[in-house]
Amino acid sequence: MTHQTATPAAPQAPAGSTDCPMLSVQDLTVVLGSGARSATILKKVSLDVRRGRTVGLVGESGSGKSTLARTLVGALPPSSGRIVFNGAEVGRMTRAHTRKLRRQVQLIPQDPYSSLNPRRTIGQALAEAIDPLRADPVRERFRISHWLAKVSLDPEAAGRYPHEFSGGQRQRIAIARALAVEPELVIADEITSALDLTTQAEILNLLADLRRELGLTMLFISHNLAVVRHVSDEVVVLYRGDVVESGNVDRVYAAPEHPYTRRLLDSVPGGPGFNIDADLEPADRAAG
Ligand SMILES: Nc1ncnc2c1ncn2[C@@H]1O[C@H](COP(=O)(O)OP(=O)(O)OP(=O)(O)O)[C@@H](O)[C@H]1O
Repeated sequence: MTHQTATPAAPQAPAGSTDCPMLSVQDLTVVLGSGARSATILKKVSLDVRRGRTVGLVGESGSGKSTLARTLVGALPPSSGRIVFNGAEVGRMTRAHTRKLRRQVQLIPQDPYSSLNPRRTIGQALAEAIDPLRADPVRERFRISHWLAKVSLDPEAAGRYPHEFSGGQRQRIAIARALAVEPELVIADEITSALDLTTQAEILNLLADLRRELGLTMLFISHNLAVVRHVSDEVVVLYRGDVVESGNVDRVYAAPEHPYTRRLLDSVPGGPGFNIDADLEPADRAAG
């Protein structure tokens, strides 16, 4: 008797999704400043982020990474081009749709300290992320504990204030706060660049675990190609506002096509072969 081998069913696409990317940036140009002092910061930038994937955006300081992040969350207006989220063009949505979008796309900033209100407890910050109207930490205590546990923080952290935490812990709180909104897309902007190497590796490993566990869709921004490689499926290389190379992260890392990408690789601390996780000494890890 022959047995038919069962083929695992393909994961169901969420309602409303098609093969189109969750985020599609098309020929996006951003000009900042006015008159003689205006400058074109992004020049016809195009990139796609598909559901469940992480795209790393890499480029040196001043290449326009934060400008792109700020434009994507609606903090800066595009000068031309389109930003399409789940098939709908940002800027052409109804007010209600735009409000919904503000929650669907969450930005984790480089410096969580500046974005956490020093007079609010972590529990209050998370309660506000979960339900901005009520912002009630008592009502939301189970969900607050849940998200703190997801980033390996004790539930009692909810009653404490931002200044009571280290830089790495604050970054964990910022990640928990972004995830507590249950966004569709997370934009992480240089979230490890202010941290020491050991703490960087811890945060990157945490993000890699959360990506797997929650199936996150993410735009991960960094000037460091080794860091980008650790958490990304694809990479987009930005040079002075231009996309000069993009593709599978391992391909770009192993065989960069553009001289600028090669230069970025050469500037990776520890050299082009450096792997932030594997190359950390066990003693360094224990120190964290
Ligand atoms: N409001 C503004 N008006 C004019 N130019 C600006 C403005 N904001 C940023 N810029 C310029 O835009 C360029 C890109 O800045 P952006 O912060 O996006 O780069 P970045 O790649 O994120 O670098 P970094 O990591 O240092 O922040 C820089 O040359 C910056 O001076």
